[in-house]
Amino acid sequence: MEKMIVRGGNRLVGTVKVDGAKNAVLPIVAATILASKGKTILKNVPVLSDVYTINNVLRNINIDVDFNETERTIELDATGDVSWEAPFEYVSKMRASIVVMGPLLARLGKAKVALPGGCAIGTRPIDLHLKGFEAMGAKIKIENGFVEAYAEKLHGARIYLDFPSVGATQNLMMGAVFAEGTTTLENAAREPEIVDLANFLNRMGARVYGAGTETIRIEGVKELEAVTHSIIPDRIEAGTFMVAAAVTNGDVFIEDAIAEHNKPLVSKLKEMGVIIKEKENGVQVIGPKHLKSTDVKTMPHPGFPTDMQAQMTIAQLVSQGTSTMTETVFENRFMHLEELRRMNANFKIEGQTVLLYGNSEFQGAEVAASDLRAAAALIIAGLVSNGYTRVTNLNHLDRGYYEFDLKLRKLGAEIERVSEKEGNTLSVKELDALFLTK
Ligand SMILES: CC(=O)N[C@H]1[C@@H](OP(=O)(O)OP(=O)(O)OC[C@H]2O[C@@H](n3ccc(=O)[nH]c3=O)[C@H](O)[C@@H]2O)O[C@H](CO)[C@@H](O)[C@@H]1O
Ligand SMILES: C=C(OP(=O)(O)O)C(=O)O
Repeated sequence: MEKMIVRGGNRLVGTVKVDGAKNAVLPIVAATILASKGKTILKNVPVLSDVYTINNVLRNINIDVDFNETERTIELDATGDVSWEAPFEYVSKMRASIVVMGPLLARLGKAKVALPGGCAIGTRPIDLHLKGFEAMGAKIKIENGFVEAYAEKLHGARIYLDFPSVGATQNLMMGAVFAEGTTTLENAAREPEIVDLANFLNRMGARVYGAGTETIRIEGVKELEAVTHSIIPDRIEAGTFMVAAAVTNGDVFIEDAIAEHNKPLVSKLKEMGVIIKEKENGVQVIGPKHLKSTDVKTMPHPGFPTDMQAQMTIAQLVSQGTSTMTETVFENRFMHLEELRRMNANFKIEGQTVLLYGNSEFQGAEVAASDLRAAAALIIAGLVSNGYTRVTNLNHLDRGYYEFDLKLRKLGAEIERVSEKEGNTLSVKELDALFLTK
């Protein structure tokens, strides 16, 4: 089994470059379904397992996809006969596959997509996506684990989202591009990835107005053409390195990080005593000797992102004093904390809120990641632990972080990705020798 083994204690110092945003590239790849003319070229694409998954979803519906990992580009050709079905095999691997529904329905007048189901962080229903399609005139059928949507021609509608769901906003925005008339999405999600998708669609010839605000208006057009587009930097990867620098008393320049996209995190880290300098091409983060405690609540953008919650709890646990973390976006996103108990973390979960008793002195242990941010958080905990921490279930990490170990190692962390056979784990002596030779 592959494990990330971390020997804690080192300060992180140097420069790290963030990749393109996972949560931007996935809906943008799905949006290329809408281009019935020309070849799309996407640049600054991160090399992540989720990107391979969405590429396979598109290949499966007869779109040519050429991912050049060295160049970080994807070339997509959707000019052929696109088919209407996204199978369970892919959707079960990655819930974001549901965003092919809007573009398929818009282009073909029908779509059949496997229902995603829940995952380790929550139940993740898609009722808001479906209610929106219905408001635009689609007939929805749920059968044998699939959702089917039919509409000869979608029409514009005024849609109020009960919650500013990222996926529903993206799906409905794409669904509305060819609709008759104007669609208005109220209480829409405002994440930077929504803006990137809207910019991409507009470059293709769509008329999407107001992305980044809570009201998005989409005027239907007849046709969209393939274009070239560069994906925005990953604010969650950037944020993860910000926390890693903060907890290790580090001094790290995070190249390509956009401070504007990470405002709530930057503000909280400053409150904890971290020095953050916004530069033209990135953000410098200098961690103090001792972090101060702080209270955090996750919210839809521009609130504190749930995708930074797990990492932030590590900073709170090592800070001086008691902090709270309240998770309001997903109902079950504290799984990493139970693993952290094995590393000597001291906390108490009370419903949606966890009390994090600071001054934790983490001890290295073997811990399992339950989702991709939990994986990153456990590795960050390893950076400030005594002894060796082994993090397993790295398939989660690979969904959202490319070469995380190499990037951390370049900053001075002692971290190795190794394959340990069941019942044959490396002894401390063997680990000492392994880390010594690096
Ligand atoms: C690929 C991608 O971009 N993933 C992000 C996206 O996920 P995703 O798009 O799945 O997240 P949503 O914003 O849709 O979900 C937020 C909340 O709304 C609920 N909900 C959502 C849709 C719906 O129809 N009904 C409903 O009740 C969900 O169960 C959840 O509790 O936004 C999340 C919230 O910022 C992030 O954590 C994910 O990293
Ligand atoms: C929850 C996440 O992603 P997804 O919605 O793809 O599961 C995430 O990126 O932290």
